[in-house]
Amino acid sequence: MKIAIFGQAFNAQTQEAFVVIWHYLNNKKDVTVCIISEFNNIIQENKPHNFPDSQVTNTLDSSFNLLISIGGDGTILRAITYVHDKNIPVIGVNTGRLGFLATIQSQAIIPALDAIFANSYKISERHLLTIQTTPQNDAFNTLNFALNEIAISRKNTTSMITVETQLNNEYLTTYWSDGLIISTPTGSTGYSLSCGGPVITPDTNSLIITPIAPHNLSARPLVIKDTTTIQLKVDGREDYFLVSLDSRIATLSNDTIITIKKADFTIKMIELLEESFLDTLRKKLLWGEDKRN
Ligand SMILES: NC(=O)c1ccc[n+]([C@@H]2O[C@H](COP(=O)([O-])OP(=O)(O)OC[C@H]3O[C@@H](n4cnc5c(N)ncnc54)[C@H](O)[C@@H]3O)[C@@H](O)[C@H]2O)c1
Ligand SMILES: Nc1ncnc2c1ncn2[C@@H]1O[C@H](COP(=O)(O)OP(=O)(O)OP(=O)(O)O)[C@@H](O)[C@H]1O
Repeated sequence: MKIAIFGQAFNAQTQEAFVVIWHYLNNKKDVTVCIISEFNNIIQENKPHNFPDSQVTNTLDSSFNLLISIGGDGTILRAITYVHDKNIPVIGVNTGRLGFLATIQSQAIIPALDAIFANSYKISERHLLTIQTTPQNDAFNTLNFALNEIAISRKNTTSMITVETQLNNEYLTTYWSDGLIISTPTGSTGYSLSCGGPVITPDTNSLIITPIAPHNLSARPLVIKDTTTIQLKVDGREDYFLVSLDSRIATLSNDTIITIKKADFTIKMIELLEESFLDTLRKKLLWGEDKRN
């Protein structure tokens, strides 16, 4: 079994989690552990003396059986840029704040690894979005996918932008707002939620179009089929606007036509048998919490 480990920091919690994982995996027979070099560089800068050196890799290929992300949700979003379309199952150990996607708590690492080695887990398949622009933009040559959302937002101005929106070549509306979020089911509990979007379960074949602070009482989040092709054209006082794919941003000019579609690959998130999305909703977002319950 070949396992990759990724992280973005080597603070006390991450180090503690890393050491537990490292010892566990190194005591297993027939397990090769590789640290993604971006993480290894951070470890090397911060590691205490006598810390073992490890096998390092720049990229992942489909020979890997598992990627362990140590951090929070931001770290998972970065970790999946290494996985791309290679179908490597991903699990997140939460040493960050919320950990909605990174569901394994530090104190539960060993039982979680025991469950994985006993093949006692489910795979939650997550759909992603991809973007195309006319004219083409180099920013999207690589890493052209988002697990949470693709968001359009104003840049260098307090002035609103307009986002003309077509669904499968049919005009929907022109939003007057700070921007527009196209969210996957996974992203429905992220930025879209903060802008009034609904939560949808990860196995739903839908996307959500959520305006960011629309200056209009009739602009509401819209749930559409995930096979829809979405076309956007931005206008505003500035000549440029921002587009984000999860945590990555690029600047585009107003003459750009944006096409957003479901990507043709998925990310496989490992879910332990005693976990579920609904459970995470209650635990992490305090779903429906009411003193009377
Ligand atoms: N106002 C907002 O709510 C807002 C604004 C910008 C970005 N975001 C989210 O942050 C993500 C980027 O993460 P980051 O760590 O680089 O930024 P960050 O450090 O600002 O963290 C954003 C927060 O969103 C949470 N989050 C991320 N994805 C989530 C998901 N699928 N479900 C539930 N919570 C989730 C994270 O746990 C974190 O607490 C974006 O994809 C977007 O969804 C949210
Ligand atoms: N580039 C970075 N440099 C230094 N520390 C970082 C960097 N990115 C993340 N971290 C730290 O790593 C930890 C995990 O970060 P991450 O963004 O994954 O999660 P988070 O935002 O803390 O939690 P969550 O996203 O679950 O709310 C945090 O302690 C964060 O401060």
